[in-house]
Amino acid sequence: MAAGLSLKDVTLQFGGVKVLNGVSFDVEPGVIVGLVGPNGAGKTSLFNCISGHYHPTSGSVTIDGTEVVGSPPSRLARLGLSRTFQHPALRLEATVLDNVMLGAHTRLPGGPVSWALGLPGTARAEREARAEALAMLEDAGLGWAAHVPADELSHGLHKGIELWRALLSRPSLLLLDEPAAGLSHGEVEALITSVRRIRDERDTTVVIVEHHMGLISALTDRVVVLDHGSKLMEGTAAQAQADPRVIEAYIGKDAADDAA
Ligand SMILES: Nc1ncnc2c1ncn2[C@@H]1O[C@H](COP(=O)(O)OP(=O)(O)OP(=O)(O)O)[C@@H](O)[C@H]1O
Repeated sequence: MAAGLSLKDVTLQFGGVKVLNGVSFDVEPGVIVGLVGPNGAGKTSLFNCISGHYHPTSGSVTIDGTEVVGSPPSRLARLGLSRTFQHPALRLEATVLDNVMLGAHTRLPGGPVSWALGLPGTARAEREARAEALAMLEDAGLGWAAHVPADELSHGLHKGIELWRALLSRPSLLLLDEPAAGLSHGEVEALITSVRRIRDERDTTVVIVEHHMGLISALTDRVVVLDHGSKLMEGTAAQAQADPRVIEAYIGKDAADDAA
């Protein structure tokens, strides 16, 4: 079931530098929310605070009402959170299928070593997860790539592997960090279709960090705009694109005044 996410006054400081400054917003179950803002605004840092990779200096992050600040990523995975990274972290020498299978370890008994050894209690679960991963690849028209080493495939497929891997953990809350970066126009269109299906057919809440405004406009119910670590505004993608504060954050005050 799709999960709800709530952030209250999330602040993150490294030494004397405030990277996030009292960020609050809610994401209702089953919606797609975009997290946008200029380079260095704090989007990935905020994702890291939600996914347990960073520990906020203060503030609260709850998933379905459970406080998760201070929880390691492994506990968050068990609560239904899954994420992708800006730069796909793949085992390039391993096959596409084996890379996708790494997403199963949070929900299966054992892990890659016990699966490989066929230890009791793990072999059947591993076989079922492998069949599910293969079905996902076939559904995407990529059954042919399942047994190909990842390093023989394109950047677009590497981004796809990350997404399927995240899905194999059957998340109720999915964080996507710049999933469209470096994709062709056709690949972005396919990604938009995939994310809609993830929300609708897998009952998953989705939060997306993305600079590709076409994708953000096509996919999101709402966007949250960050600038210099603070929330600038929240609204639809169209409202954000028309908001003078957002235009100024992206192109600078002088240029915004000239454009007005
Ligand atoms: N571990 C860290 N130590 C120190 N500073 C950090 C750390 N992580 C992030 N920052 C700083 O936090 C600020 C926000 O970075 P972040 O990557 O979150 O921005 P972003 O909005 O995701 O940017 P982009 O769109 O370019 O990916 C930057 O100034 C960055 O240098």
